[in-house]
Amino acid sequence: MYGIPCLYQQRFRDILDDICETLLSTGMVPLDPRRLPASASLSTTLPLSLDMKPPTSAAALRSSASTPSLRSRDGTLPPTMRMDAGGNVRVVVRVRAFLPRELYRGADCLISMDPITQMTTLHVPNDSDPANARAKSRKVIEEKSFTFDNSFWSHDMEDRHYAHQEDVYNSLGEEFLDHNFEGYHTCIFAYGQTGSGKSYTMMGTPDHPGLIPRTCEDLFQRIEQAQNETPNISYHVRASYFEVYNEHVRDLLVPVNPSQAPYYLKIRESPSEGPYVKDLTEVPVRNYGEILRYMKSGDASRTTASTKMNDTSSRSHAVFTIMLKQIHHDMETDETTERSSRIRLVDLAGSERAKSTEATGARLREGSNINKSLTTLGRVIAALAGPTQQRGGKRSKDIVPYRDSILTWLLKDSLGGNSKTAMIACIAPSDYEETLSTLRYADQAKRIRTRAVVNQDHVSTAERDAQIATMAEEIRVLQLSVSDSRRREKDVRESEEKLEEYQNHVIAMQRLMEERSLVAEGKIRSLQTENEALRLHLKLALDSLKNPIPEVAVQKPRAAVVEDDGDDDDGVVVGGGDPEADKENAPVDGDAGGRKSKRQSLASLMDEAYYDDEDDGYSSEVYEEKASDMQDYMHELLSDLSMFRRKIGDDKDRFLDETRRQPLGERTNR
Ligand SMILES: Nc1ncnc2c1ncn2[C@@H]1O[C@H](COP(=O)(O)OP(=O)(O)OP(=O)(O)O)[C@@H](O)[C@H]1O
Repeated sequence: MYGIPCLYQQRFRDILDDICETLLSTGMVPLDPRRLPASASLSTTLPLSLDMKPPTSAAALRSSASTPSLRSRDGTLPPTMRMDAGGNVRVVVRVRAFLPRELYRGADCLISMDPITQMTTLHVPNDSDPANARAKSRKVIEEKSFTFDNSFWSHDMEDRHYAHQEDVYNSLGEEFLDHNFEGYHTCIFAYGQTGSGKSYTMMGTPDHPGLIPRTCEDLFQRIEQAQNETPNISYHVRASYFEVYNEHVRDLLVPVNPSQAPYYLKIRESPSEGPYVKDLTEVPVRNYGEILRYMKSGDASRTTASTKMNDTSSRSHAVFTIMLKQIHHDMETDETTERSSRIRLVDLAGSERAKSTEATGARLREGSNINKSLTTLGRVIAALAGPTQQRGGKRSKDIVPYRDSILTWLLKDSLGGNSKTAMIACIAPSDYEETLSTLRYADQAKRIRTRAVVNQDHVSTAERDAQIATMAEEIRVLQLSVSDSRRREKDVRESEEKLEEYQNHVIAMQRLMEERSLVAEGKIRSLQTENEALRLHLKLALDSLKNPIPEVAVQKPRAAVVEDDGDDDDGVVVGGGDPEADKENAPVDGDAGGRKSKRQSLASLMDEAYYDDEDDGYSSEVYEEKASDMQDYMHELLSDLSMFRRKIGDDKDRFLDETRRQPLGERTNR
């Protein structure tokens, strides 16, 4: 189907390019892109300052988008680009070559493409191919034709119209990069059944790089060239790469740690930026080599698995994003123009039938999540492509179910907002059912209109000075808070030292209390012994009072009495007025002194009981009275003793109780 007409079309494009170049170089015609014919190869969103840029590559097919010679070269940013460049989603289709398994089963190619009309036709399969048995069960099975912006014939390499990776880039990628330099957000996503060639188209192989590496290479080539020619524009590029796997977002630029559970990111929505991935890694990149490294490492982290339909099947939707910021400083007016654009390149996971992939377990779950999000994408496309309705005097679309899947929520802006968007529908050559479904999907996407605007900020000298002043103030506040936190850090260190000192002091005190309590325990023990002795003594005394032993008259020779040297051995006299002994028993200070004096009082009471009466007569009243005095006195003594024990016991509890003592010794503030 390719042939002479294609050559005419090419010739027409070349002539048109030449006319445009001539008009521009002479400055004769103020070129309004809206006046150009739709069939022409010029972009409808050409920059208003039309500067030259040499062609970026020797394209086999010339871009059907914008002419390279019309791209910005000296980097002067167009002055009035805040216009709405609303346009339809651009839809292209690409058919791949047979895979070994298809060749093995002797499959027929069911696709044909017309290079003039860009029409893709799906033919009816013949009965012999078992892969199309399901299609045969349909009531109506017929030839279907669809027209797209481009139909890339990548089925037969021998064909002169074979669309190589370079051709796809030149037709689509290059134009979209032009839009990015103009300040538009763009999005290119590849859609299709599993194994239809999406990853090949987007990422490609080392020998045949796809759209993503080619976009990166072209981007840095253009920046390098522009920087050499116009040093008053600075370019800042940042990149991020994430995948949506089983309805979770995973950062592909964060190295995977197999021993840790995967870390998923959350989605937030801001009124100005729309939905975005929170905490996503955005790396600044300075050259092609750097971005290639990030791209490859992210690609290696992607979740892929082998299925019956594809040896390395992507089990996730991967989104590679490049943020381009161009800052132009006009030396004459001292004004700054900032232009930001986002390049979003999406490799969707493939739709799949569980029967064809023969998936089970994890693969089956992945497959159903993939299908679920693609179904939601289909509903979003249907809602966006559907007719607008009149509601409350305002024209509005059906409610678009963006939030029904992570993928559609994240692509909200790209699908129905501020973006120039393209869909690459990838198809296998011999699967009627799946290819028809993809082509219908793509056909519907053609009707979606987006509202792309140039994201440009113009900053006057006064505004910039105000911004600088605000930033200087922010820096001052930050510096203050830094020095404040440093001072607080120092205070914390000092109080930690003090705390440590205090804790050491407490530990020393605790040790002292422990020693004291050991001494107190000893005292308790000796008091208990003394108490027992006194109790015994008292019992004996009371017994002897109640049952007095009749006095036995001891006859002593008088001389002996006179010569008595005061030894107690020969008599039962206790404390018999020995002045030395009395001195020993004299009260001393403190408890010990008190106890000693009480002991003395007890002894003297007992002495009185035994010996008070000089006459030999036995008076029971006196004895009983003295016994009761002694008993009272003993009770008093016992109550003192128990109070003393309680006190000691309390002290012991206080200082030896482990649970109460522990916190003092603990050092938790380190
Ligand atoms: N245009 C092409 N030229 C040569 N080989 C191709 C082309 N397109 C796809 N292939 C080959 O087909 C196979 C499947 O392609 P690819 O992995 O890109 O499919 P996919 O749509 O990304 O699948 P999945 O959705 O399962 O990830 C690969 O071996 C790939 O190299």
